[in-house]
Amino acid sequence: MRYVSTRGEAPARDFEGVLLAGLAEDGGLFLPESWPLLSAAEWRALRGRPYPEVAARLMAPFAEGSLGEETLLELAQAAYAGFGHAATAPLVQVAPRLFSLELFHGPTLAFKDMAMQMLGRLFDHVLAKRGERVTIVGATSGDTGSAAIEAFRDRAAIDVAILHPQGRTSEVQRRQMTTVLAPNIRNIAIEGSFDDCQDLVKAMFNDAPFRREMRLSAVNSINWARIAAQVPYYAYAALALGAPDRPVAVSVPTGNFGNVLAAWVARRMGLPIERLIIGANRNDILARFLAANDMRVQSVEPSLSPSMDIQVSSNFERLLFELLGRDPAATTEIMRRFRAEGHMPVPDTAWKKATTLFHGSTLSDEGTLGEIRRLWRESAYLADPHTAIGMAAARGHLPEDTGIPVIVAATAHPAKFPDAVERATGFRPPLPERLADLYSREERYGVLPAELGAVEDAVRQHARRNAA
Ligand SMILES: Cc1ncc(COP(=O)(O)O)c(C=O)c1O
Ligand SMILES: N[C@@H](CCOP(=O)(O)O)C(=O)O
Repeated sequence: MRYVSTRGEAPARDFEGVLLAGLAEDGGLFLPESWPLLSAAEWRALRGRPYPEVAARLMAPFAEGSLGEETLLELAQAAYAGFGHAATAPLVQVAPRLFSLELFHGPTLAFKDMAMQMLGRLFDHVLAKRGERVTIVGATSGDTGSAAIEAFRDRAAIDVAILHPQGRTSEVQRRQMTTVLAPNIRNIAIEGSFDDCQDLVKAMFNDAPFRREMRLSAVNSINWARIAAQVPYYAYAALALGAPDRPVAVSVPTGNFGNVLAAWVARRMGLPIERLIIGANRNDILARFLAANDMRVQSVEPSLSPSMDIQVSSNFERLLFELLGRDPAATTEIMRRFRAEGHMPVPDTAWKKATTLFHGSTLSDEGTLGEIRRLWRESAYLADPHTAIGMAAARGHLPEDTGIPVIVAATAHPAKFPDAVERATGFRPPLPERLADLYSREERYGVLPAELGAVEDAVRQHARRNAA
């Protein structure tokens, strides 16, 4: 399988190359040259199989030419062995036709572990084979960072620098990152928003000499391997509900657009997902786009669902490229104008195409607390604020009279956001035993302004100290 950039100016690469490169050299995002398609019989054969098998089977076409299905299976078995649930990603019914796909049973209690545990193994495998070392730079609104730190801590050939927006994550999220004192991990709190952190990461990649010097790699969802490792759980859930012989809908609380894009990819591979529902908090650029083709960036506002406090959703560029019929010149021009003018001029034909499949809605903080309360009272289901937004969006867009079930991506454990959950239910969810002393562990992180030079210096220092 070869990969092309959405901007059309970077050399095509194989899976291994895409894994290590992260962002394409022309600033675009990698996508497979063509979409693999599974027949109904091939989907049925996966029904009831253990999660690692489903993961290996569905990632294999994307890794073709780099890694075989057997190797992927070994890596997946190791990646998911430590999850806290025998089903890896269990499906729980919360109401008629409404199902919670619990993606938070990994080590850091958020859906990021589903892909990141796999990525850790993929990087180890590929770097050992090549005898290379890399520096991973990542931006986080709270969950990607902790998942990456957990997956890559204490690796000899990998340095990790994670940027988070100072004071804008939950305390549990921050402590999960900053209490890991492994020598290869560096946490940097940026005086700014998640969008500033993500801009800095992209700017480091676009600084070609720095990128070469540091051998930069990415673990945000700009890295195609992240998306590829998020596709299998949608299939796993849909198959459990009767796919490919019964269509399903999917509802995803959305920020950087990676998770819902993975569901879209599963659909491109032949899984009958009839509708893709996007839930947003007050940072609702994607919901505004779907409602009125209004893709105007506003300032990032803090909310009770901090992981979704994002305005510039990286992965939208991948969908845009597809909506434009894979036209790299048109994609580049629209992205250039988006950056320059803060408004994405999506042609009406492309917008209409998007609205035939995607549906979006926005939920306020009050609405989020109300949804957590309602799930708790009516279904005895404890949801975190992000999951609650996905649940409310699903209720708002439940396909009528068709019997189609909706799978809601439950993206975080409620104990990651105890303050919001307590406000809604009067009940403070405890952290699992292994994290019980999180509040008394030593924290270590630096604080920097959102300035490229300062951040590059800190990353360089960190990498040099470890290489020495
Ligand atoms: C708990 C949680 N829910 C939802 C999201 C949004 O997911 P995505 O950025 O893939 O749209 C995130 C962050 O990515 C998250 O951490
Ligand atoms: N919500 C994310 C933001 C980064 O998203 P990613 O999927 O691109 O890594 C977070 O928790 O950090």
